[in-house]
Amino acid sequence: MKPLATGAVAPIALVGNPNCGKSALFNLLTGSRQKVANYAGVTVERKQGWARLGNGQRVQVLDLPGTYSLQPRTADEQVTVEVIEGRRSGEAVPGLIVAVVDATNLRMGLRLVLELQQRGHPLVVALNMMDEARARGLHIDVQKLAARLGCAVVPTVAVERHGHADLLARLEQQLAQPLPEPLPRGAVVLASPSVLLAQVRSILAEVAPATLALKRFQPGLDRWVMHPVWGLAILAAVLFVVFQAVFAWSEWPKELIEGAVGALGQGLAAHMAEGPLRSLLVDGVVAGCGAVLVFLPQILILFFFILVLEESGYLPRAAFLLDNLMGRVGLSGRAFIPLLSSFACAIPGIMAARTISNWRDRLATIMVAPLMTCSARLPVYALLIGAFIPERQIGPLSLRGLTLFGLYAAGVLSAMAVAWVLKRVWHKSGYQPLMLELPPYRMPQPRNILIGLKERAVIFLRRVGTIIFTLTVVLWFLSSWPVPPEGATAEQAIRLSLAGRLGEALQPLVAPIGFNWQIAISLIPGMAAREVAVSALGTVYALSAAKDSAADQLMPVLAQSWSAATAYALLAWFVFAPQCLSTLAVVRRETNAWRYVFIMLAYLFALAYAAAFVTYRVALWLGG
Ligand SMILES: Nc1nc2c(ncn2[C@@H]2O[C@H](COP(=O)(O)OP(=O)(O)OP(=O)(O)O)[C@@H](O)[C@H]2O)c(=O)[nH]1
Ligand SMILES: [Mg+2]
Repeated sequence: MKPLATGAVAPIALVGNPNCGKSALFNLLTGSRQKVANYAGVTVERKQGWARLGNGQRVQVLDLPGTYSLQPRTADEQVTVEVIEGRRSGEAVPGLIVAVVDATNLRMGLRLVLELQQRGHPLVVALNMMDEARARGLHIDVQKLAARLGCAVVPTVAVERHGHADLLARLEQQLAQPLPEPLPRGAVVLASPSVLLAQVRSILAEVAPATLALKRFQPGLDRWVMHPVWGLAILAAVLFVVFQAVFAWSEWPKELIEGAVGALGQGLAAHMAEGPLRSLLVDGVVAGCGAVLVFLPQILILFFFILVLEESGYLPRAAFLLDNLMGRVGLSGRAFIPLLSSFACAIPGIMAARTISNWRDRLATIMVAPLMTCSARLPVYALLIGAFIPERQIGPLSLRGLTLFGLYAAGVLSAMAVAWVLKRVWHKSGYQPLMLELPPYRMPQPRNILIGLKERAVIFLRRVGTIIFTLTVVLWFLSSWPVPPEGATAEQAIRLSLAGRLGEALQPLVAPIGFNWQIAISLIPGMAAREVAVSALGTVYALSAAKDSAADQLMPVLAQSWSAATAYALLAWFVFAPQCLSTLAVVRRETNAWRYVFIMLAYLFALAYAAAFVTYRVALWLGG
C-alpha cells in the first residue's frame, strides 16, 4: 500500500458485476477507448485513465474486471479485489469506489454493493442501463434506494453521450468532502451470503418490487438460437457467411490499394537515380509493406463480423450451445469466448482465459489458443488461395471462400484434438457445468463498430509501419548482399545473397515437406510476424514495385513456380506454425512458467511439420 503524496487525490475505481457497463462508463469519463462488448469477461486487466471534473480537477479512474463478489474465483476477479484492497505493490488504495449496477439486474448488483459497504469502502452507486430499465417498464425509486444504502445513487446511461453527466457532478461533490477513514483491520464484520441476500430482497421489495417477479431469460429468439439442432445450424451459417464475405466484399478496395501501391512504386522508380537507395525504397519498402497492406480490407471485413457478433449478445449463447461438445474434448464452455477472440490474435485470447476458474481448464485453453486462425495468417491464406484455388462457384458458394472456411475449421478441429489429448494426459475428469449469464440481445451501435474497426486498422497499419517494415528492410539487405557479379539474373543474385545461402542451408530440412529454398527464407521472418512471409516471398522472388504492385505479381509467379502440392503443404504448415514471438511472451506471463512456452513451441512445430508432410505426400499422390 503506497501512501499518497500530499495534495494528490486517490484514484476512483469502477467496480461491478460483469457486463454492467463499467468500461462503457470508463470510456465516457476518461475519453478512452477500452473494449466494450456484450458479454461477461471483456475486461480482464486493470486499466487506468484520467477524468476531468466540472471544476477542472483531474482524477485518476480505474476500470476493473467484473466480479460477482469480493471472494475471487478467477484470475480476473482476483485483479479487481487486489486493486480495491490496495494489495498491488506500488499502487494506492482507491479513495472512492463507483459501484456500477445494472438497473435491469439489481439483485446481483446490490449484493456486491452491500459487500463493498460491509468492508467500509466509500461508495457512489452508478445505476447504469437506465434506458433499458425504462424501456422494460421497470420502476426504481432512486431516492429510496439511496436512503436504504446510505450513499449517493446516480442513474447513468453509458451508451449516451452525456449519460454520465450526473455522475461527474456527484463525484465532484463527493471529492470536495474529506473522505472517510478506511475501517481499521479487524473491524470488518462480514455477513453470511444468505444474510446479504435477505437484505437485498428487503431493499428490492421497497424500491423496485417489480424486479422480484422479473424473469431474466427471455424466450422468443432464443428458442431458435439456443435450440440444440437449429442453434448449431444457425451458428454454422453465421460463420459460413463471414468467410464468404471476406473474399466477396474485398475485391474493389483491394484493387484500390494495389493501384495506389503500384503508383507509388512507379513514381519513386521514375524519379530516383538507379542505385541501392532506390532499390531499398522500391523493391524493399514499397514492395514489401505494400504486399501486406493489400490485405487490410479482408481483415476489416472479418473484424466487422466479429464486432457485430460481440455487440449483439450472441457469443455467450454460442458458448452454451457448444458447451457439451467442448466438455467432451476437455475444454470448458467458458473457453469459447477466449478461443473466439483468438481469431483476432492469440494474445487477447490467452488473456481472456483468465475468466476460467479451473487452472487445468485455463491452461488447456491457453495451450490451444494459437491454433485458432489469427488475423495475421489471413494474408498468407489469401495469397495462396488466390494463386492456387481457381475462382469457381459451387452453387451459391465460392470455392475460395470454401477453402478459407476449411482452413479455419482445420484450426478449430486440431485445437479440439489437442485439448482432448491434454485431457487424457492430465487424467482430467469432473465436468464443470457452465455458469454464464446471458446478456440481452442488443442492436450493435454503428459508432462502436466504427471505433472498433478504426482501432483494428490502426493496429494493422502500425504493424506494417514497424515490425513488418523493419523485417522487410532487413530481408531486403540480406537478399541484396553480397552484390552479385555483373550480368547475373535476378534469381542468381538472390541465390548468391546471404538470404539465399541461408535458404539453401535450410532446404534439406524442409525438402521432405515440399518447400523450396525461397519458402525456407520466408518462414524465418514469418516467425516474428506471420504476414511478413508474404512480403518475404515478394523479396525472394525479386519482385519490384517499379512495375506493378508486388502482391499483384506474386500470385502468378507462385502459381507458375510451385506445384499445387507445395502450396497446400505451406497452407497446412501455417495452420499450426510458426508461433509468433509475442504470443510466447504472453504465455510465459500468464502461466508464469517457461515450461509451457517450450511445450507449446515444440508441439506446434511438430504438428506443422507433420501436417505439411502428410498434405504434401497426399497431394503428390493425388497428382497435385
Ligand atoms: N442500453 C445500454 N447499454 C449499455 C449501457 N452501458 C453499457 N451498455 C452495453 O452493455 C454491454 C457491456 O458493456 P461493457 O462496458 O463492456 O461492460 P463491462 O461492465 O465493462 O463488462 P466486463 O468488462 O465484461 O465486466 C455493451 O454492449 C455496452 O454497449 C447503458 O447504459 N445502456
Ligand atoms: Mg469492461
